[in-house]
Amino acid sequence: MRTAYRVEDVRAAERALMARVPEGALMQRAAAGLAAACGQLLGKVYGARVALLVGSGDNGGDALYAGARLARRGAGVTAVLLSPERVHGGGVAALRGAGGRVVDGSGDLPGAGGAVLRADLVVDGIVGIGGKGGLRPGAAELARAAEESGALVVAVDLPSGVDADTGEVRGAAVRADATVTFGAYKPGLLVDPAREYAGALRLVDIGLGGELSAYAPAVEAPQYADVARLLPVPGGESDKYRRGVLGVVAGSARYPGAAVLAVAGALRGGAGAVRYVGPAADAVIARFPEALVSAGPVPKAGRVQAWVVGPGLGDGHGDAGERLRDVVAADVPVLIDADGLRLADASAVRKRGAPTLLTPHAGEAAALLGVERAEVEASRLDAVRELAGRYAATVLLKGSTTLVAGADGGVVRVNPTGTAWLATAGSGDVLSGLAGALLAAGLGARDAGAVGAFLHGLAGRLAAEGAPVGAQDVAEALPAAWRDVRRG
Ligand SMILES: NC(=O)C1=CN([C@@H]2O[C@H](COP(=O)(O)OP(=O)(O)OC[C@H]3O[C@@H](n4cnc5c(N)ncnc54)[C@H](O)[C@@H]3O)[C@@H](O)[C@H]2O)[C@@H](O)CC1
Ligand SMILES: Nc1ncnc2c1ncn2[C@@H]1O[C@H](COP(=O)(O)OP(=O)(O)O)[C@@H](O)[C@H]1O
Ligand SMILES: [K+]
Repeated sequence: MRTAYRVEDVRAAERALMARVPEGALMQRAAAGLAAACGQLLGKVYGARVALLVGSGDNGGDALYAGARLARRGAGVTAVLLSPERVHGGGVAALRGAGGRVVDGSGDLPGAGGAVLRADLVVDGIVGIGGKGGLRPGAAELARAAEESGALVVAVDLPSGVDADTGEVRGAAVRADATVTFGAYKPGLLVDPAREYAGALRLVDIGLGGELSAYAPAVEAPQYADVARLLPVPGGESDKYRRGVLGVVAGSARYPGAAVLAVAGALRGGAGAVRYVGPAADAVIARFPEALVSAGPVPKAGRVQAWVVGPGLGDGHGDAGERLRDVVAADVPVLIDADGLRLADASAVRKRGAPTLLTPHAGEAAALLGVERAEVEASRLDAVRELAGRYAATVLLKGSTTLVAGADGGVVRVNPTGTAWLATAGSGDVLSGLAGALLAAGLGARDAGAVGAFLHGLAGRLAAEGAPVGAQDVAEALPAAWRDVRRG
C-alpha cells in the first residue's frame, strides 16, 4: 500500500523525531533528497539555471538548502523571496555561501519574473503543509510564469496552493512536473483535483517511519502486490458455486445494453456463474450463452452469493421497483449502482445486515447528498466519507482517482490505475459486474471495490493504449488485467 497521512499526524511524528535528532537534521535530509531529485530531473546540474520560489516557512527553507547544494554543483541558482522580511535565515545564508543569488519577489519586480522565465528548473518552496487556501496574487503570478516558461517545475513537499489533507484546490496553485515529498505522502498528493497538480511523486525518507506507525493513514493506494494477494484465484477444490454466483438485476426494455455490460464485467471478472433477472434476458443470453437468465421474481432466481442492482433500470416502473426492493432486502452482499442509487429506499439500505457497496459517479453522489456535482468533484474525499456515513455502507465514488470509503470512517482507498479513457458510456456498468463478482467470491465490500477499481482501470489502460475504447473493450480486457496483476 502507498499510504498517506494527515498533516497533524505528520507534524506530531516530526516533533517526536526532532526531539531525538540534532537541530536542523530533518531539513538537511529533506534538502538533500530534494537536491538529488532535482539533479536527476535536470540530467546535468553544472550550468543549469535554477529559480527557487521561496515562501516564509520551512518549505522555503528546504528549497534554499537544496538550492545551495545545486549551486555547489555548478548550477546558477536564484532565490525569489516572496516575503523577504520573513524567510528562513539559515537557508538564505547557505545559498549565498554557495554562490547563489537572492532577489526580492514581494512586489512587481522584473528580477523575480525574469529569473523564473529564464530558468531550466523552478523549485516551488512557497508553502508546504503549513499552507492555507490558494496562492496569494504575487505567488500566483510567479507560478503562472513558471508554467509558461517551459521550465521543469518541482514542488517541495506538495504543490503550493493545494490542500494537503483533502486534495481540494480552491484557488491558484502550482502545477508541478514532479513533487518531492518528505517523510510520508499527504492525502492531497493521491486524490484529485490536487493529485493532478503534483505530477510524478517521489518520497524522501527522512526517518519518520517509526514515529508514524503510531498513526493510521488517512488514505491508501493499493499497489500490484496488494491486489494480487486479494484476487480470488480458483483452487483444486473450487467449483462454480464456490467461486461465487452473482445475481444481476439490471437493464430494461429501454436500456438492455446495461444488463449485457454488467454481465460481461461479472463473467470476465471471475464470477463462477451469473444469474440475470430482468427484461433484458434475451439480449444477455444472445451475447453470453453461459448466463442463467430469468424474468423474475428475484426470490425465485436461485442461490447467489451476491447481487448487483441498478445499471439501466430506468425509472423503476413496472417490476423494476419490486426487483430492487427484493435485492435490497436480501441477506447477501449487494452492490447498488446507477438508477438503483436513485430508486433505493435509503432507510432500507441503512438497515441491511449484509455488506452493501454503493458505486455512484460524482453526479449520482451529488444527487444523494443534495449538493452540486462540482462540489463533489472539488471535494471528493469529504463526499465519499459523508455518503458512507449517511448510508452506513461502503461507497465507491467513481471518476478520476476513484475512492472507496467504509462506513467506519477509517482509511479511504484511492485507486491508482484509473485513466480518463474509461469515461465512456457503459464502463461503469462493467465495473458494477466486476466488483459484484468479487463480492460473490467472498471479498469484503472495501476490498471488492478497491480490487474492482484497480482491475477496471488497468483493463481500461490495456484496452485503450492511448486511443478511444468502448465499454465492451474494457470488459474484454479484464482477463489481461488479471494476468498483469498476477505477474506483478
Ligand atoms: N517539520 C519538519 O520536521 C520538517 C518540515 N519540512 C518542511 O516544512 C514544511 C512546513 O513548514 P512550515 O510549518 O513552516 O509551513 P510552510 O512553509 O508550509 O508555510 C507556512 C508559512 O506560509 C504562510 N502561508 C500560509 N498559506 C499561505 C498562502 N496561501 N500563500 C502564501 N503564504 C502562505 C504562513 O503564513 C506561514 O508563514 C513542510 O511542508 C516541509 O517542506 C521539511 O524540512 C522536513 C522536516
Ligand atoms: N476522468 C476520469 N479519469 C479516470 N476514470 C474516469 C474518469 N471519468 C470517468 N472514469 C471512470 O469511468 C467509469 C464511468 O462510469 P459511469 O460514470 O458510471 O458511466 P456509465 O454510467 O456510462 O457506465 C467509472 O469507472 C469512472 O471511474
Ligand atoms: K511547495
